[in-house]
Amino acid sequence: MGACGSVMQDEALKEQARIHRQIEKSLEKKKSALLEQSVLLIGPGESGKSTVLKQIRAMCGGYTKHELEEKKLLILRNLWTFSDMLLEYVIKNYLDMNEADKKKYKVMIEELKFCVMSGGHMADELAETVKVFWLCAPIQEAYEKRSTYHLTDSAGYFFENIDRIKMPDFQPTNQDIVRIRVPTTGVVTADVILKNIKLSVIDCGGQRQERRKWYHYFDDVHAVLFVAAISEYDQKLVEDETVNRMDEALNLYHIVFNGKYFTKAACILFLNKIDLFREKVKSVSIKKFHPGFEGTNTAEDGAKYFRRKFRDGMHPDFKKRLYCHETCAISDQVQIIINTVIDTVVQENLKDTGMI
Ligand SMILES: Nc1nc2c(ncn2[C@@H]2O[C@H](COP(=O)(O)OP(=O)(O)OP(=O)(O)O)[C@@H](O)[C@H]2O)c(=O)[nH]1
Ligand SMILES: [Mg+2]
Repeated sequence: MGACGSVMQDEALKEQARIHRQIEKSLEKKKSALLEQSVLLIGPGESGKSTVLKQIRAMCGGYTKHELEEKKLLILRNLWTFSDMLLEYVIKNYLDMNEADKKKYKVMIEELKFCVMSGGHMADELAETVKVFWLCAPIQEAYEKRSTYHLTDSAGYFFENIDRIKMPDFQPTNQDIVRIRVPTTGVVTADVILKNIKLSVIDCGGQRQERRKWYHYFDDVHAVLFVAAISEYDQKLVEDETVNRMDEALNLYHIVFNGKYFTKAACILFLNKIDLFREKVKSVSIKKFHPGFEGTNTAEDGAKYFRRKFRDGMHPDFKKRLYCHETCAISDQVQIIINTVIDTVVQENLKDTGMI
């Protein structure tokens, strides 16, 4: 081959290398674009959506000092509102509490409110009164009945941790934070980096009046995580005392997933509060609230039944695409499941783009 031929070959090789570099570059670009993933959290009120988001935050390094101060105040606020609800139940239902105690505890509730309003901490004396209040028989009886007036299950946790919470240098742990109950109004978006992925988590309020806002996010999310509380099979909705919470979760789920939405997004179902479910089946009949249930009243049979209820009537293609997990969102163990879910979401979306 002459000099001219070899120059041409050099040129061709250079051109080939240039094209290769360009392809590599565009693939890199595509990959990094794919690593931006959005996850929509939906489901009925109080099912545990914000708790899942808190666990994702914990996996990404936790909270700033300022945020921790806010959490401290929310814990005090929870103690104030839970005390108020408990005492109100005692009074309304004529449980056995003498007038002097009622008066004393009303003052205690005012003092808790003042603590919240002034951003302060609980004095020792106040903390002692709260402890006595919590342990007295009528309050314990009211706590037993908590699901009838929508007192959250986490209430007991904060009363039991008063000695720690009252300390001036109290720093909320992740376990404290996941127990806080604040109903979400509107939509809260958190942008985090997890497993090298830019994750945008969209946490929606779950009560009926909040759901109108969900639809704005239906078109362009990579994944949708539906959270249903499996333990609430015997409870009524806060917003409609005639509707069973599990029936509401099932209806909502079928409406959301059997329609025209989420044809491409990864779909995940969390049957959450499995810890409370395991406890509840020991004393509360599933059949009484869900007459179609024919198994034995165990967590195993119950979970199998509700899993099937979520799948029944769904399109076969959807059933194949659905990932279902039984979860306890207040346990750090759920972080392992969240990791798996994120891997699934990324894989599903890479599949869709033909990259794997
Ligand atoms: N025991 C137990 N409690 C849980 C679990 N998941 C959430 N909780 C508690 O349930 C309460 C409600 O949880 P949230 O995460 O606020 O519920 P949500 O779905 O965001 O509710 P909305 O914002 O009203 O739609 C909180 O007090 C949590 O601590 C769980 O798996 N087990
Ligand atoms: Mg919420």
